[in-house]
Formats: sequence, structure tokens, C-alpha cells
Amino acid sequence: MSTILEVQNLKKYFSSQKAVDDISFTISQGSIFGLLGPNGAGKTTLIRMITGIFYPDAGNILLNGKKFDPVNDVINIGYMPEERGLYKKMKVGEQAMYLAQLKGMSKQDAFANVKEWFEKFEMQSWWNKKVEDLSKGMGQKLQFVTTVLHEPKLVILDEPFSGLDPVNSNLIKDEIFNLAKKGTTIIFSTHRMEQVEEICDHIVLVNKGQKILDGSVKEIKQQFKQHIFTAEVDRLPATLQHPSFSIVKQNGTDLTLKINEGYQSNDILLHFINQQSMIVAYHEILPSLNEIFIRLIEGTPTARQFETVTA
Ligand SMILES: Nc1ncnc2c1ncn2[C@@H]1O[C@H](COP(=O)(O)OP(=O)(O)OP(=O)(O)O)[C@@H](O)[C@H]1O
Repeated sequence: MSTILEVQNLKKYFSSQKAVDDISFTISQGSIFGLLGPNGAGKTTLIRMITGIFYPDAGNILLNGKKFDPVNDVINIGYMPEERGLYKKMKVGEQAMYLAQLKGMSKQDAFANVKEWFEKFEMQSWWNKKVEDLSKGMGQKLQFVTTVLHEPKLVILDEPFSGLDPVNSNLIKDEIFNLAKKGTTIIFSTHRMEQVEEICDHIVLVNKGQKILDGSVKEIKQQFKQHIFTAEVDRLPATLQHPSFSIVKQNGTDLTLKINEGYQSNDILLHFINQQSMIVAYHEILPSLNEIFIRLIEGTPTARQFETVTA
């Protein structure tokens, strides 16, 4: 896969606050890339540099291998900020038409695309409503549509699901997958780790302005796995003592086991089989991104904030 965006040693300081402190990463074309981190980590500042709103203090941004040009390249980018970026007094239809044309579409193409998206999202009846009369979730849907209307190659979504109910979250999620399938690259920024697990191919985790993880969700989970398995058996073996494992938790015939050093998962299975215990289910438990994040920053106030969220 070719690289669409390359961020090299980016820095942005606000007086002594190191909002982004020497961050580098690359994003493949057509991928769904997760930019993750707690509140204040530096995600918005990074995005503002990628969208040309802030100039970096140091470092480079390459779009399709060329130095990012904030004036001309902005047409290739669709940015949905976390805060509402719409004109409150304008009518919904007018607003969508205006923004599509501002991003270089002809009136005719803009109308065709607005119509298609409004039908897809069941928004036709909103055309003459004022933006200020929309609910938070309706505004969020409109904002998503106006971000993707002009068919940008790179779509940047900052907390796109905030304020959406499960049905509308799924609607947007499906469209994110559809856009990626058609070759659009998506940057998805959030502090909600669980949302990323099912959506993103690749993630970068930032904390206090620095990158602390970079890789595919699968690779990262493998890297941090703790060799924990769950086993469900029809009958417990005569002895649960075996050098290959330790019991982490037991609830009747449902067991959580940790493989001991020097052993493999099959050694546990063999013990159960030798003891005439029928195995009903057996699978590995991989850590969630939230757990990995907490492990990486253990003991800090940020870790405690995330422990509360997961509790
Ligand atoms: N314009 C600014 N002036 C001064 N400090 C700023 C400015 N913008 C951001 N910061 C600081 O830079 C740090 C990173 O902020 P940023 O908004 O990038 O975080 P974030 O990861 O997007 O957080 P959140 O999830 O809360 O939106 C914070 O400490 C913030 O206070």
C-alpha cells in the first residue's frame, strides 16, 4: 500500500507547553488510522497542523510524497472538527451546497452529491431547517456529510460519534468502512479506545505530546498479550495443579488460566485431555487497548482517569 501522509518530527509548543513533541508516523492510502490519546494529549494540535490551521514549530508534513501546501492541498482534505463548524443561521440544504462549492465542486455536482447523501442519511426533510434548530446528533450527521461531500482523498474525523445514538453511530461507522473501501484514507481521532478496536487498521497512541505506541491493533495486542486463556470444560479434571499453568479465576467449570513460562497453550489442553476432561471452549484473551494504555502509563493521574472509565 502506498503512503498518503507522512508526518516527520512534528513539534508544536505553546510557550512552555509541549503540545506535540517530536511526533512521526506514516499513513497508508485507503487505511483507517486511529489517532488515540487522553484529553490534552496533543491530538487536536496534530490534526490542526495536518489540516494547515497551525504551522508546526518544527518538522515536515508530506502529502502524497510532496511537502504539504496548506492553501492548495486543503481541497484534498475533509475535516470534521469536534466542535461544531457550521453556520448556525443558515439553512441545512444551503449550507451543504455552499460548503461543497467552497471545496471546488460545480453547483450541479454539489447538488447531485448533497441529494445522494441526504437520501442515504434520511435528511431530505431537513433541507429548509436552520442549523441552529438541529439537535446535537442531527448537527453531527450534517457535519459528517459536509466533510465527505466533495470526495476528499483524506478524511479527518475528530470524535465523530460524540452525541450520536447507536443507530446513527452505526450509520456513520458503515460509511467510514465504505469510504475506505473506495480508497479514501480516514484519520479517526478519539480518546475512546474501545471505538478504535473495531474500526482502525493502524493506530498511533499519544500521551503528553509524545507518541507511545504505533502499529496495527492486532500487532499491538500481540505485543502486550499476557498468555491468558479461558477454558470451559464439561467436568473438571481430578487435579487443576499442573506446571504448565496457573489459575487466574475459577467460576465452576469456567476457568481463566495463565500459561507458565516455558509452556504453550497445547500443554494445558493435553493436561485436560489426559484427565478425561472434555473441553467445550478454549480461547486466548488479548488485552484491550484501554488496558494496554493503562499499563503503559501506570501510576499517573491519566491512568487513574482511564481506570475509572473502564470500571
Ligand atoms: N491554542 C493553544 N494555546 C495554548 N495551549 C494550547 C493550545 N491548544 C492546545 N494547547 C495545549 O496543548 C495540549 C494539547 O492539547 P490538544 O487540544 O491538542 O489535546 P487533545 O489530545 O486534542 O485533547 P482532547 O481529547 O481533550 O480534545 C494541552 O495541554 C492544551 O492545553
